Amino acid sequence: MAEAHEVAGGRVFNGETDALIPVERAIEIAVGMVRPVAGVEDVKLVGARGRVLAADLRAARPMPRFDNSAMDGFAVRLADLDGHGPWQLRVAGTIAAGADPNVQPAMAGAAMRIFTGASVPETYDAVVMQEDCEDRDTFVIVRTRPRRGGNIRRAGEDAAKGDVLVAGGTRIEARHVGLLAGTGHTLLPVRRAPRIAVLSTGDELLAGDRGAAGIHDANRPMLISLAEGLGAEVTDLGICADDLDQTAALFRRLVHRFDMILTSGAASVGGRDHVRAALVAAGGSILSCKVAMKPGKPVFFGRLHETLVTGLPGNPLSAYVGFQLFVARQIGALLGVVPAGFVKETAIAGFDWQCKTGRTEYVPVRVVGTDAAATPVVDRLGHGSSASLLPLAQADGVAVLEAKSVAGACGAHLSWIPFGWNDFAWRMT
Ligand SMILES: Nc1nc2c(c(=O)[nH]1)N[C@H]1C(S)=C(S)[C@@H](COP(=O)(O)OP(=O)(O)OC[C@H]3O[C@@H](n4cnc5c(N)ncnc54)[C@H](O)[C@@H]3O)O[C@H]1N2
Ligand code: MOO
Repeated sequence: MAEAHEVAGGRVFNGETDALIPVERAIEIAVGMVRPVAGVEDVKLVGARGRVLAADLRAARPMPRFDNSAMDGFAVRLADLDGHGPWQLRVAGTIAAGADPNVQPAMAGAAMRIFTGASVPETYDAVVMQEDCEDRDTFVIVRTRPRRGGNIRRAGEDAAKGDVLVAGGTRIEARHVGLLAGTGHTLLPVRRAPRIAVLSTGDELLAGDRGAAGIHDANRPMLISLAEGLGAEVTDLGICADDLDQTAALFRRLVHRFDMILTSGAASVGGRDHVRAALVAAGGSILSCKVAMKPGKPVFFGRLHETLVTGLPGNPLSAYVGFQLFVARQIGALLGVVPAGFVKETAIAGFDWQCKTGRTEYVPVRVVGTDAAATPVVDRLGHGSSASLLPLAQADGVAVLEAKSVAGACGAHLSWIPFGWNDFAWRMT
């Protein structure tokens, strides 16, 4: 039932190891466990943002459909522009956007007033933008000879009929919605949303703000928000007491119901940290635990039959970082999207640091200025506690202090992951 994997060194029991494994290796393990969800469903285009396309979507027609004008101006025939200009041409009529491309006249010696997007009859060779003409109402003076095809958007120049417009596996964004709406798609085949259950553990959370030692549950709403932001269908499992039997019984009830169970808390070594033992007691297994990172060291990756079980540490900053590094990728892999890595950028440290721990450190930072080359200068926030989300909430991003870097001084270059307009998933390539 339990599965082991090849981690060098460390005590291996029931598939677990006491060795700290590097972040990159932990990502490989976490993502390597995932089988993409099989189901496909059709969803309306409006509302499809965030879903992952299950098949290539192709152009049903050439794009654009017909030759059309890129400018407001006059459609002309080069044969009418002999010798040296300027040329005076009669204006025979107007072609507006929406006019039937098949019935537009072409008259020798005459131009047509034309508007942007209107079809260009094939006997016209170019459109001259109106700023380059003198518009005299019934006739027009064209000052310079246009090149053949000038200001004409040709049928099929963007895509031929049958070309792939958006490839299967693409996460749909507003820009895809616009393209697909403009090409007549109304329903999209998308992968079924992964079903993810989110559970908090801890007697102190059950107490809420009642009693002197109770605390509010910060992780569950945060993890639900993160998972929903990545397109998961989330079930809120509430809070489980720090009790091995109760936790194991809960796991047994969850068998075969979800693609992933995401827990936070009770992942470490304390006398009440029962989640791993409860998972094994319920028939699950642990593939890996303990990653060389700070915060987030006690994160574990397991399975309950076909369901992934990822256990994040209870400290809220640890849970957040663990989600971004591992769970976001696992959800991506459930959806058939495997990101290669985070887009790290370079910043100048506004602080000294030491990495004595041998762990890669993730530090909330704020931009405090830029250097002469416009590289951001970042300062660390907070005092290094993984129990507080306040620095993260006030941060512009997270600095990554590599385990091997040992120490760094104010003014040194470092890597950081800037937040975008939301932090649902750190930008990944
Ligand atoms: N002797 C050791 N102690 C600890 C170690 C260790 O290696 N040896 N690791 C430390 C690290 S690192 C972390 S991270 C924490 C992780 O502990 P657990 O995952 O077992 O989490 P808990 O003990 O249940 O809780 C830790 C902390 O977080 C608070 N918490 C838990 N859940 C929530 C929640 N949903 N919302 C808000 N706050 C939560 C909890 O009250 C504790 O304060 O272990 C260290 N200890
Ligand atoms: O590694 Mo723990 O996640 O620092 O607090």
